[in-house]
Amino acid sequence: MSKAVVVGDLNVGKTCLINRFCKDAFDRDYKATIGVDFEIERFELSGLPFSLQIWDTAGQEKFKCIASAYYRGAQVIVTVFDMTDILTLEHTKQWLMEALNENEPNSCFIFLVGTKRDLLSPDECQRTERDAVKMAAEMNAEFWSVSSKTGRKRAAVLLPCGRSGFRRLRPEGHGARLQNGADRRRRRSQSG
Ligand SMILES: Nc1nc2c(ncn2[C@@H]2O[C@H](COP(=O)(O)OP(=O)(O)OP(=O)(O)O)[C@@H](O)[C@H]2O)c(=O)[nH]1
Repeated sequence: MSKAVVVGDLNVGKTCLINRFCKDAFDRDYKATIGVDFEIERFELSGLPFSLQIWDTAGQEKFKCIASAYYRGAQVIVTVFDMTDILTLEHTKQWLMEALNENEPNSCFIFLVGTKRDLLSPDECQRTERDAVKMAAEMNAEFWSVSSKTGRKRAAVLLPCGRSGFRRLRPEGHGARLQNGADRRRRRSQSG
């Protein structure tokens, strides 16, 4: 079983992202995550069963010390920002640093995910993606822009947890590992 932790400011759409991926569902109403929550998603990689434990952490400052206790042992760190709020992009570096502090150097595959793409005009989307690509380069992360509202489970939204990222995790044995090394990161955006 591999572990992914999803971090980022409050209200950026972490829970919705996970729900789209795991349940193919979207909830318009905001319910703050209290501390942490997790889902287990099972799928096949190269014909072999694969399980991913996805930890949804609270963005609220007051829950930070609870949530950060769950960062350890992550193979994947998903840093999330809201594409309609550029400040949340700036904060992703801090979130990443805190998650990396709890893990071995170079042991994690990193994603930067911009959510709420559906709320932006094409021009705004392009501008935000440009900023995000720069940030992803600094973070050594793979970038995706998505909408949990309009995106579809496998086709659009999921993204890190779906194709390119977790294909690099080996389904074999106990505890999958990064297959291609954490240095081969690509930056992408995907319409969702
Ligand atoms: N239009 C649109 N709204 C979204 C999208 N993703 C999330 N939202 C909305 O944004 C709000 C916050 O979403 P959550 O997923 O609960 O945010 P969170 O990051 O888990 O928040 P915390 O638990 O406080 O850390 C909710 O009202 C969602 O419906 C999206 O892709 N598009």
